[in-house]
Amino acid sequence: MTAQVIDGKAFAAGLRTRVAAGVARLKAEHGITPGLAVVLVGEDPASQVYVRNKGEQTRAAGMNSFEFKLPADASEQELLERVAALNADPAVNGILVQLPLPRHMDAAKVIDLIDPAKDVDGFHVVNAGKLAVGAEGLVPCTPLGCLMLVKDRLGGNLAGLNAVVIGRSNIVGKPMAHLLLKESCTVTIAHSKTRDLPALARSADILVAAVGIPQLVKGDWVKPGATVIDVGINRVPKLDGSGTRLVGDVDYASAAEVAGHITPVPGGVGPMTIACLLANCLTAACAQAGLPKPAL
Ligand SMILES: NC(=O)C1=CN([C@@H]2O[C@H](COP(=O)(O)OP(=O)(O)OC[C@H]3O[C@@H](n4cnc5c(N)ncnc54)[C@H](OP(=O)(O)O)[C@@H]3O)[C@@H](O)[C@H]2O)C=CC1
Ligand SMILES: Nc1nc(=O)c2c([nH]1)NC[C@@H]1CN(c3ccc(C(=O)N[C@@H](CCC(=O)O)C(=O)O)cc3)C=[N+]21
Ligand SMILES: [Mg+2]
Repeated sequence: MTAQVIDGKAFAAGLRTRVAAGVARLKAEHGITPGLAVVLVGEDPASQVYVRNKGEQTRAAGMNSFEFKLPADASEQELLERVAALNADPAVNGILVQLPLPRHMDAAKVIDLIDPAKDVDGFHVVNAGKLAVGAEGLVPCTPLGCLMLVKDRLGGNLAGLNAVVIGRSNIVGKPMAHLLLKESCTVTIAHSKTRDLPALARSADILVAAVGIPQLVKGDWVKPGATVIDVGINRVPKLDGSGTRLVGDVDYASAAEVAGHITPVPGGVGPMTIACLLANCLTAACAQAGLPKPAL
């Protein structure tokens, strides 16, 4: 068996088109242009690429993009003041503080200060809590994008399927598990202390890998026909020693021989994260204006 590839890049392009149409309607009918502010602390080159891609795609969707760069040695207080200013700015509907932050800053403290209504990453405890109790809130972009891909592929109804999420971070694993639980999957969350992870993974109809270990998940961890979602973004040296390439947390070649559907890296979950960020920014702008949630 050879898995069908889930083309996240194409799905994301479609989603961005729908977001752009929603933005155009919000402008025409209410005179509102959504604004997304991205704050980057330090000079991490990979982060700079994300910030540039986000800025370009934000403008392409018809939204305003505001970028703020603070030096790596900026004080936590400077960052908190920047966030407070963005909270107070009515032209800013969404705020993203790029993670990870330098070690001398407390990410939880910074996220806690972001107005939950502008928290387009969905990382604030208010939004995490809303997701946990099933209330409407802003949902973290990466898991939201993963769920869209799975539902598109499996026809919408996931009830009763076994889902295994490898990774329990607050930004991917935990919210992913909550979203799958809301779809009535039987959800298991695995992590570094999980015993016999290959056997557990083999029980999954939906297997989500969000670990940060290159090619951890092998083909013989995959149930035949399963849907495999690879969240991992790992930069590894090329085999011939010339530069680096991106690989996921799944060993794509062996997993694709067993899975029914699989996301590639790059071109899978990553582009969906940015498209969902834009969707969340439109959703946030509508909510802040007292308008209903846009259908996307
Ligand atoms: N495509 C995208 O848009 C995004 C991609 N990513 C990528 O996704 C991956 C995960 O990111 P993130 O959630 O932030 O990572 P974290 O490092 O925060 O979490 C990793 C999780 O994996 C678990 N883990 C570590 N080693 C093992 C192991 N050997 N077996 C099972 N579980 C293990 C950890 O367990 P424990 O809790 O016990 O330590 C932890 O829960 C990374 O590759 C990251 O780059 C992240 C965000 C967005
Ligand atoms: N506050 C915050 N929110 C985030 O959402 C956040 C963050 N911090 N810190 C870093 C991680 C990582 N992340 C990615 C987003 C898009 C791609 C992406 O577009 N990847 C493409 C191309 C990658 C490439 O070629 O470089 C792909 O996988 O096809 C990857 C990774 C968001 N993150
Ligand atoms: Mg990584």
